[in-house]
Amino acid sequence: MVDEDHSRPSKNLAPIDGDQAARSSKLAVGHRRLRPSVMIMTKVVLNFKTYSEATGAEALKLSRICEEAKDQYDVEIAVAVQAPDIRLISENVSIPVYAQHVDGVGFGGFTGSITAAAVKAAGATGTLINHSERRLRLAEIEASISACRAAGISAIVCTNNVPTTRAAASLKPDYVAVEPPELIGSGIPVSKADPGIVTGSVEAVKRIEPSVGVLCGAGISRGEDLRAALDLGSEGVLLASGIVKAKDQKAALEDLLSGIRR
Ligand SMILES: O=C(CO)COP(=O)(O)O
Repeated sequence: MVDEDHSRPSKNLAPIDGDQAARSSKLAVGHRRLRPSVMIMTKVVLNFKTYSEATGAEALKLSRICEEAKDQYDVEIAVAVQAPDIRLISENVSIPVYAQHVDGVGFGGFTGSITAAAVKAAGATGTLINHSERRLRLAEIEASISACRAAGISAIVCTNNVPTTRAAASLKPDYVAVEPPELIGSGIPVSKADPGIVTGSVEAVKRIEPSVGVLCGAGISRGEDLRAALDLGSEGVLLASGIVKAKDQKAALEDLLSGIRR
């Protein structure tokens, strides 16, 4: 949860991974981020949470489905998996593997913590931070982002409304992902039920820190939900149950990806 701590992000720590390279090329075209003036590859981040259908061997199976599906579309699909599954998945698929959380601590006496360095060593190229199901205070978010920069992995900071998006953007993560908590797991897509939170977040980020990408999520599952999210100015979506818990995960993913402009 964002509190009133106005901590500043650390400077001079540059993330250097595939995501960052893609983002640099966006910057090279003059910080113009609005579709369709700039071709930005759609980003789909599938959060495996702790669903049984996406844990251990099942997580690998679903990651392989994502890997196969992405080749047919102009899309980057990343999977955000439980920390103990990062190595298994990153060693067996070529798509980006993200952690679901990292703590803003380094090496030392921090028993039970998840460090950016450790998830990177296990093969992760990025992480979610401050998911609604794993909220942090502002100072903790800043520390986590700094740890990601130091380790060279991407940071997607989740937010729950426009003011929180604004606060998160000022910390300059790679992305913010706005997700109204009441729509998470509801099957009611944010892009249709609450379009204002998406456009408001895009506007806020553009004004504060245009280099930060904007994703949205909650209730997204169909191609039309993804298309609506892109039409609202989002660069992609963060989603979970619509794919993870689908009877046929491959068919559900193909339906989702059908929303991408070709
Ligand atoms: O929390 C989410 C992704 O991080 C959204 O979850 P659902 O896609 O299940 O609504």
